[in-house]
Amino acid sequence: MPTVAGVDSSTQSCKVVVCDADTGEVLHRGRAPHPEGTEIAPAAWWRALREAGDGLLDRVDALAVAGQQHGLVALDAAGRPVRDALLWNDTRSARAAADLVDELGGPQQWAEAVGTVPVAALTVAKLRWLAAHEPEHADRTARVLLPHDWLTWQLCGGPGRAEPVTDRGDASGTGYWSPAQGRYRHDLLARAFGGRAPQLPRVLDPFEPAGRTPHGALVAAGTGDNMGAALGLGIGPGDVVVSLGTSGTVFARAAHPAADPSGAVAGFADATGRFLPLVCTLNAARVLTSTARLLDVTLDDLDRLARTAEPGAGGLVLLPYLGGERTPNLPEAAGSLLGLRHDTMSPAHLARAAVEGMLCNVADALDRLRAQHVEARRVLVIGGAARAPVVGEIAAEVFGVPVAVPEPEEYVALGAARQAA
Ligand SMILES: Nc1ncnc2c1ncn2[C@@H]1O[C@H](COP(=O)(O)OP(=O)(O)O)[C@@H](O)[C@H]1O
Ligand SMILES: O=C(CO)[C@@H](O)[C@H](O)COP(=O)(O)O
Repeated sequence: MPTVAGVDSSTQSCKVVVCDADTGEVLHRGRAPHPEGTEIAPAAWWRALREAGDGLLDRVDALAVAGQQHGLVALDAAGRPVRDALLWNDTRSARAAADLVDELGGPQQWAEAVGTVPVAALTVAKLRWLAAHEPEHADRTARVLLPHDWLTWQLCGGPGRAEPVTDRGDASGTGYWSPAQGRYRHDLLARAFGGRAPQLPRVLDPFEPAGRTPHGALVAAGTGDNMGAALGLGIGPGDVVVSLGTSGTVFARAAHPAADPSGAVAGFADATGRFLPLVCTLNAARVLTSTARLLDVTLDDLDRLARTAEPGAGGLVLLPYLGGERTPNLPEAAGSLLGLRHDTMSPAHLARAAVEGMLCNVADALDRLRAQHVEARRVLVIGGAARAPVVGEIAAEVFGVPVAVPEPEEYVALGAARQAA
């Protein structure tokens, strides 16, 4: 029986599924945590991948990695990280992003050039930050990869054994690869990085393999985690996905590249040769975990509490910008709790306000996607926070379109496994 593995190396953890390649049946699931924080040594992702793989990755016939998007993995000439990777949710590059937008003549220019207006999350902004704040690290940077590119390279044997590659889905989140033209914009990279010209991974065609592991397993191109989820769910026209992990993302499949000068919609490519317009917020599942921590309850208790308060939480509103925010672009923002009264100052009202706040933020993102002519006939809610039943219930109230919560599953990892198959 041929077997394939799919890896989701996302912000908080690494998840692995091993499947029967013919039937899709899941034969093994593994998970290992990533360290906390917004800068991480890439070696920690590798350790988590091996742990989650539980020795099985050497025995499958093929595998692929879908990873958190945008993270900057800057490598020296020998292929070693010059510093810890800066993750998508690290907002120190906010000023750098704003400067890049101004320097090119405004958001419209970026939307036309690469489909996405830089914000702190984008790799191009992180490169600018590195050049400005750690020039010695920038000078040593000979190669730039994304998290999934780096893991794919390690699987193929790493420096000296394999050529680093990426795919169009993840490349489209860098800010220096154009989904519309299917090519790198080396000029934008050099502009951001003080004239430096690090090597970039070759962008594979959809379904073009990256190489083989030292054990002989075929390694597929892999992709970004949101592109992986789209593959895993097998979405079609009219489907919009809301993924509630560390990020809250709202995306759909599209035949044409998006170019939103408002900056809300990122005009990404997908892993199949099409496109994946996407809106990303910085505050999703962790709004619930932080609220549960404040209330000193479990996530199951939080779910129960939220159900006992009335819709609207009696006027209690949690504006959930707990990690700053990406959409709207308010990297320095903090959260606010509004509308406290004697009767709403209760654990149940706060629990409900947290779920509603998280979902209303995502509902705004859905509106931004629709404003770019994306049709939403139904919304599929996935990701860690979708495991809370109350989330699906309230989502149906706030999104204003039919909502489906698919069976809780690691759809990103399944998408990677499907690509490998
Ligand atoms: N039953 C649940 N209710 C609410 N949140 C949950 C539940 N189960 C998991 N989560 C949260 O989901 C998050 C992990 O989701 P995941 O999609 O794996 O995130 P990421 O892709 O960013 O690593 C964690 O913050 C976790 O606490
Ligand atoms: O930055 C983005 C999308 O543009 C995020 O969606 C990351 O790709 C991380 O995803 P999660 O780990 O939160 O699922």
